[in-house]
Amino acid sequence: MELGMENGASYKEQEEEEEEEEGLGWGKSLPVQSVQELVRRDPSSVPERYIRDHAERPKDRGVVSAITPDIPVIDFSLLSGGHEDERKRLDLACKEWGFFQIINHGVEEDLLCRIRKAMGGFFNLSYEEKKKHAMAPNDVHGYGQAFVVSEEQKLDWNDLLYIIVEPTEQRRMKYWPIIVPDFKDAVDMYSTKIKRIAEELLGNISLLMNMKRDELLAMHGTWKLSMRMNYYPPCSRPDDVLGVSPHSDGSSITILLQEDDIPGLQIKYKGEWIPVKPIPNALVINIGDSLEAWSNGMYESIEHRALTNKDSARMSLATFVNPDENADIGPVDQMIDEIHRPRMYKTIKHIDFLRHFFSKKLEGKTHTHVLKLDNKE
Ligand SMILES: O=C(O)CCC(=O)C(=O)O
Ligand SMILES: [Fe+2]
Repeated sequence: MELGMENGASYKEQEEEEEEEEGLGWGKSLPVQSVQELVRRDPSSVPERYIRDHAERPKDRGVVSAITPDIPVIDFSLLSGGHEDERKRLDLACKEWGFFQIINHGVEEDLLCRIRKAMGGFFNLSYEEKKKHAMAPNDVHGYGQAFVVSEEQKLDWNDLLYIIVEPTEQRRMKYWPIIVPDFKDAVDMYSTKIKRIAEELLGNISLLMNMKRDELLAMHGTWKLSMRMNYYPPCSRPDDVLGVSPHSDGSSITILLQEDDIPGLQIKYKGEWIPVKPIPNALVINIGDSLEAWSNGMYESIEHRALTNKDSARMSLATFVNPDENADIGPVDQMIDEIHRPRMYKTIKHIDFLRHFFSKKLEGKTHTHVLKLDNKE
């Protein structure tokens, strides 16, 4: 009998089983070194694996920003006050842009400061301490990098912490750096506010999709709020690397908090990369792939990427509103019109989409092909 065998299973197998249970079941990412550590050891080093092929390198640096159009700004207090004009502006923002900023959203400046401080507190911990929250080999939860699926692919100039925040019973506290003062309270308070914002936005979008206010939210089932905390160290060759590869989000909507004074986020607009210029204390909202499928392509998820810079680290916090794993993702009847807007997407379980999403490197919108009807995948 094999040493360590108990009830027919070796310790190793038992361990793997436990890990299996612990994982989200969405996929996994190959472990790669921390970029923050790399820069700490040698600020001038940029290994070959981070240097992008020419076509992918950030161009257009130094473009006179005044000539690039700004993404729309929605006044959240008007929207939640039921102003019809603001809802129409939301419709346009979702249709034409897929990205917009919201102001007067009710998340106090003090709370934004606290959540930023909590994130900074985590990334400023020693590497040893951060590694206590490292992603398990079978998971995309935790501290590390996501979407690394081969030894050959180019890597993002980014370290991240990915946690599930809601429903609370699905939290895996081993990934939460409770040692950071205020981390848990700040995340709890911030996510409570974000939930309210998400409900209001989805309520309005539901009306715009000719459904009842609460229908779109109900289609999510038990939604999962997850947070991706991004840390982009300064880079000595910012023109040759990417902080995050071009991608669209798998969520229904994403609520992003970026830095007030360090730009980095860009979206693809009419074939060009344009910057999302930070508005102090505003939140950036973008449409994700699930809403694109539900709306039968009326509201498209938009490709975006993040750049780095020479002088300062940048952080961002993306909160993803995810449908339940068992939710059906596919066009609602109200968005199908056999003449003007025939059905363009299949209906698939969200978990099947998620597993597909996490099995590939981030590469624009290629992962969304699996949602499309005319695709053979
Ligand atoms: O850092 C940013 O501005 C973008 C991050 C992002 O797109 C993501 O985490 O999905
Ligand atoms: Fe994103």
